[in-house]
Amino acid sequence: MDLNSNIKDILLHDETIFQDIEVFNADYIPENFTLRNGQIQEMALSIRPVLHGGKPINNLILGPPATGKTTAIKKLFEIIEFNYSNKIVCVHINCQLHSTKFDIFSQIYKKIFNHTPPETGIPFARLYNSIMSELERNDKSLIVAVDDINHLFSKNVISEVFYDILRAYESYPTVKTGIFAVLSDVKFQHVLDKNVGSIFNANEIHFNPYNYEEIGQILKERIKLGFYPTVISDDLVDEIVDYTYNMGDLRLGIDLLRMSGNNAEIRASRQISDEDVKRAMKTAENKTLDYILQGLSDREKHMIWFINNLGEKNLTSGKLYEEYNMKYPISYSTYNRLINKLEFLRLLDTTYTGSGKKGNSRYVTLRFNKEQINECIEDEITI
Ligand SMILES: Nc1ncnc2c1ncn2[C@@H]1O[C@H](COP(=O)(O)OP(=O)(O)OP(=O)(O)O)[C@@H](O)[C@H]1O
Repeated sequence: MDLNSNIKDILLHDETIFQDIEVFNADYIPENFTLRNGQIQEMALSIRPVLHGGKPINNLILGPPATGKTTAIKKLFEIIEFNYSNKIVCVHINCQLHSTKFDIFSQIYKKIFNHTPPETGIPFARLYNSIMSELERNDKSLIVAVDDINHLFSKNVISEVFYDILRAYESYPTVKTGIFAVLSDVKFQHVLDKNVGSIFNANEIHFNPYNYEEIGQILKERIKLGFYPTVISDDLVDEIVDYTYNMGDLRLGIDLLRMSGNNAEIRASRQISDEDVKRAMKTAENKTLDYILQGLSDREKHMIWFINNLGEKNLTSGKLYEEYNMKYPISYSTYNRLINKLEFLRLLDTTYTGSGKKGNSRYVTLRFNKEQINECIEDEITI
């Protein structure tokens, strides 16, 4: 077959194993979200006072990545906007995308006026006044979900943003405002307290990690909606559920399903094979590793690089410290914090050896293999 007809064949091929490929997209909002009904109800309770002339209660929403925090907020906001758009304006801000004060208030402006503010020259005070005066004129309250607030910690953007939202009533007495702050890394909670302290009195809502059964339930629901029946065997589903649970990341499991399906389609097969899943896992692992490494400091990356190149079996934490400290001096407490963080990020595991002082000696093992790490950290990092 010549290339021309081969390409036409590929483009026109309409056989697919996906019944609805969109259910595997990052922005898909699942219909069935009962596992988080409790948290959604708790959030709704904090908005209730607004409907009775009171002030909303602020929330601090805590939970590891991919535990449904963003989806829960979007679902609640959808319901509120459908029923009470004459009383409440809800805005969801993704701080990874919008991390300056002007940008965040531009998003609020856009939600209220249905268009972005003029890009150039408009001073912040004017933008702010337009927003608050409009809310005042229409007797509406404002709820802002500030998602992934850790992106606002540098340069202390967060305290200015929180202050401007929560103290609006000082200049616009009838305007009631509330914040839902979302944080996926609890160890940053003290940074939040330090920066916004007394301005932000919040009720905490926790999104605990899903257990094995819950991960299975969610992934099976996606499979039912996303693939045609019999596309994937029960054994492979179990394998994906195990993997997702062990990696502790539901988003990864959903990605795996989509990538395995794509791999099967590339082979023009109507069924996903073991090999399709294995390949998807390898791609996903590299993507995950790359993503986690990008967020690390040079010292943290350096430690991963060092352990990888040490290549020692049965490496104990004490021996690692000795070797590292000899070449790159570091205090023991800094070293310990470093190892704990890398373990928290699931880059390495530590297991007790049963020996050492008080039986506290630990083995340190990387969770990714040597080649994967070498692919992501090609050169030695200078610290
Ligand atoms: N209970 C659930 N039922 C169905 N799908 C879920 C559930 N919880 C999470 N998901 C899915 O997992 C993915 C991640 O969810 P979401 O973005 O809401 O998590 P998050 O806690 O906000 O994550 P992050 O902290 O990384 O921003 C989405 O695809 C979402 O549809």
